[in-house]
Amino acid sequence: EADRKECTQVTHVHEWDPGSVIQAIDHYCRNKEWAMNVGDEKGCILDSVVSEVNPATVLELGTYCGYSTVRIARLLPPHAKLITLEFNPAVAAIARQVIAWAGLEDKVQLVEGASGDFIPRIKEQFGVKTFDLVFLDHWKEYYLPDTKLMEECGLLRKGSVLLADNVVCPGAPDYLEYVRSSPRYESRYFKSHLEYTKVEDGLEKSVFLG
Ligand SMILES: O=C(NCCNC(=O)c1cc(-c2ccc(F)cc2)cc(O)c1O)c1cc(O)ncn1
Ligand SMILES: [Mg+2]
Repeated sequence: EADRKECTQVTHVHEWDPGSVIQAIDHYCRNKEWAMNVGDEKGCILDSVVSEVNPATVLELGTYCGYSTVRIARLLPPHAKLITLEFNPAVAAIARQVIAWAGLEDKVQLVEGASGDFIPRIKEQFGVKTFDLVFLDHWKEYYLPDTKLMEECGLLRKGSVLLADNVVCPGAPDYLEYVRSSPRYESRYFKSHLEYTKVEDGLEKSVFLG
């Protein structure tokens, strides 16, 4: 089962070294300027779930600066693919640099666009049948509609894992209600804290039962 592992601390950034890219972003966001990366504490839970699922196909909704993209991609097996979707072009441009600096471009496909437009096109455009893991970290009010859309588009299979950030802060109450009450999901809450703060937040891990 996924549980928190302590992450090691490194301070400087080397090209091609995803670990040092992660540590540099965490150091900056903890000490200089807060930013909405999943962060080191929730990041360790994310790492555990990625390692447990060992996915061949991953979808990330909400790339932001690419912090979680790097966290996930660094743990993927050789031929695994991560498709990450970002709405905001300026932020996507930063993420491309972060992903390149970590040397993970071959595992990552960054797409710019709105999730509602993009999700129905994934099968034909990217030749993906289903996703083994979906990381939801985009607009919180999109979690539920996009989950229903992924179901309708046949992008989830028995055993697909949804991992949602920020289910407490900022919160995704309608999504939580859905995955926790639906007979089609087995859901579990990993209590943690809002990135770089003492405020409660957590990740919800939901297994699609088909
Ligand atoms: O991805 C899109 N926005 C960022 C989503 N992420 C968040 O909003 C987010 C916010 C917070 C957060 C928490 C406390 C607080 F005081 C302020 C912000 C933390 C997080 O960890 C997030 O992930 C987006 C844009 C758009 O126009 N259309 C589709 N998607
Ligand atoms: Mg988040």
